[in-house]
Amino acid sequence: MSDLSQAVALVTGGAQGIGRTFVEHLLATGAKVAIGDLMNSVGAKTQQELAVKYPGKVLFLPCDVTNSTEFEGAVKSTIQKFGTINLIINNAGIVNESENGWQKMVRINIDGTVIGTKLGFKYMSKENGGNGGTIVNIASLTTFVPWDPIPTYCATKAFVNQFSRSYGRPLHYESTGVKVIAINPGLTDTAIIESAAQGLVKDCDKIRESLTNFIEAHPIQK
Ligand SMILES: NC(=O)C1=CN([C@@H]2O[C@H](COP(=O)(O)OP(=O)(O)OC[C@H]3O[C@@H](n4cnc5c(N)ncnc54)[C@H](O)[C@@H]3O)[C@@H](O)[C@H]2O)C=CC1
Ligand SMILES: CCCCC/C=C\C=C\C(=O)C/C=C\C/C=C\CCCC(=O)O
Repeated sequence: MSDLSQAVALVTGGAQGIGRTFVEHLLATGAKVAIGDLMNSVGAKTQQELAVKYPGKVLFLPCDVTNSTEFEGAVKSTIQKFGTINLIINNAGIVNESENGWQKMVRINIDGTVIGTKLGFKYMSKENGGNGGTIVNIASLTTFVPWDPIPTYCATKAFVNQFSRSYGRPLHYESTGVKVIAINPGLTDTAIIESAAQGLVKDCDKIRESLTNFIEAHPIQK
């Protein structure tokens, strides 16, 4: 989609952090944006704040991306409110390497992205009567750079990257008009960093030192 002012987007995990930044940029170009997020109070507050500047153009839809029914409900509500959908940003993601948290992380980072991508084809593909569109999946620099404190997270992001690149091949685009791309951001100062610190594979000073050194060498993007 080259003219973002015509975009009707659903951004998962858009209540805060990188997702909220996507939402704000899209609104600033004239797009209409739905935010799909499971944090009800943060999502509602974000909608309220953004609606002051962009009345009628931003909608909060409570939704857990690992729940196909809820996620599909959010896509349908986006279409109902704005008339169509032509951009889905699968951004919702967490870091949790703990013994009782890593499977949840795999479900959100991997299943959530697969569900969102398949819904994108279902509702935007020309083969299904749609007008085509774009699916943007948020991976991470850790797709390419192995990082010792969060190995399972790195692998989920490598999945997201390769999954998106494979769906991005001409076979899919030519028949559907739906473009799939991955973005691999570097370390960014959001709530995910603090939340990650609780569930590292090894909670040792060496890892914290490695993070500190890394941040010093690569200034965090705001
Ligand atoms: N912050 C960083 O350094 C980097 C982050 N990323 C990726 O960017 C994406 C956004 O992360 P941040 O903004 O940094 O984190 P964040 O923690 O600030 O935001 C994540 C958002 O996803 C939502 N979310 C989590 N699980 C969900 C679920 N099951 N259903 C719906 N929404 C859910 C959260 O409620 C939150 O609003 C993630 O996929 C993350 O892996 C990628 C590279 C670097
Ligand atoms: C030790 C706590 C880690 C918490 C980090 C939380 C989330 C990070 C998410 C990312 O996607 C990070 C993205 C880029 C970092 C890439 C490489 C780090 C390599 C560090 C090193 O070489 O030591």
